[in-house]
Amino acid sequence: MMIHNFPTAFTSADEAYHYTVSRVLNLGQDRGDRTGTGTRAVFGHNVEIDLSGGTLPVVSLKKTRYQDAIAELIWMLSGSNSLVPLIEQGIHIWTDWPLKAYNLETGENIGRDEFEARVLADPEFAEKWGTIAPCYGTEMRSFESSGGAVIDQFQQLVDEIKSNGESRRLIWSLWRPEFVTVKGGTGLPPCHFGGAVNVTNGELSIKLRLRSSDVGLGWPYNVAQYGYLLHLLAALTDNKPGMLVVDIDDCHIYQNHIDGMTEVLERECRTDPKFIWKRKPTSLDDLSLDDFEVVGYEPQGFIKLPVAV
Ligand SMILES: Nc1nc(=O)c2c([nH]1)NC[C@@H]1CN(c3ccc(C(=O)N[C@@H](CCC(=O)O)C(=O)O)cc3)CN21
Ligand SMILES: O=c1ccn([C@H]2C[C@H](O)[C@@H](COP(=O)(O)O)O2)c(=O)[nH]1
Repeated sequence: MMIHNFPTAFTSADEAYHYTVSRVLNLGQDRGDRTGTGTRAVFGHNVEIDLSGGTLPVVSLKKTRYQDAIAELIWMLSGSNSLVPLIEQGIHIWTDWPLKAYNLETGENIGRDEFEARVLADPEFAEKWGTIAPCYGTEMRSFESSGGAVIDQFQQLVDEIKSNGESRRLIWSLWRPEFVTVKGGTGLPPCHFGGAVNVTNGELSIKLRLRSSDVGLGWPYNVAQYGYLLHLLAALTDNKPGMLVVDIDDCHIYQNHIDGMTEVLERECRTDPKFIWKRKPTSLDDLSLDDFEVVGYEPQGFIKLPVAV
């Protein structure tokens, strides 16, 4: 694969992240947002990261728990919307939104630990409150179409890549027009809401669409997990990894992340670690963190950032 000389094509997640942070800090405009925190944002931001050398795009400029990010995507790809499998793995990144909805609707004011304990202890409680439905899981694996048919869009995507690799219709989409006004249980419609796959000369590339990207927290997770998806789709369809293209609408740094992001810019860009299958998955229903190794990740210091809920 030739790296064409566009300024937005990079060989590592760090270079793409450095460019993104620097562009938003320097060119962004300050504006308000749903959470009341305030952001500095650009509208329309693109990066391409080359994974053809067998790398996983993990930001080292701030230590990133890429295992959690990939576990989160595997959870979504399993078709689940339930917090239970995440909490059981010690991953707490989704709890705040169902908790907020619970406290708002019931008038209670319980904390995260108590909420998670109840979700784990009581299946009925978990089904009613411990869910991020209708987002991600069901839409990926059992999307109810307007005619009532239920479509497993990721299986369909894999089948279509195998049988019709030159297609220009290799699209997945989690978005529904009603999300503009009806926001579902957690009030958060999907941020990574779709994308496209392209296979050219045996190299598989993905273009990921993000309607909204929290550069401090969400961006490194989204890039690492869709880097994994690229390796996964390539493995399932007998192709080689190509480019991860990330196409963002509102790309923002929360005002209370600006110091942390300024520190990121002072650090050095490193090469991405290698992604190595220990056991190639044979189906979407057979995914695990134990299937692969990530070799050569050398993170720089962890930067603690508050999450805007
Ligand atoms: N404001 C906001 N930013 C997001 O990135 C985000 C949301 N909301 N809502 C839904 C999901 C949840 N995601 C999240 C939420 C929290 C972290 C986070 O706090 N990450 C810490 C580590 C926290 C931990 O390990 O428990 C980090 O420093 O990366 C990351 C992604 C991504 N999404
Ligand atoms: O995968 C994700 C999920 C969420 N985010 C961020 C982007 C925004 O900062 C918030 C969502 O708020 P909206 O008002 O719904 O845009 O979460 C992310 O970066 N990646």
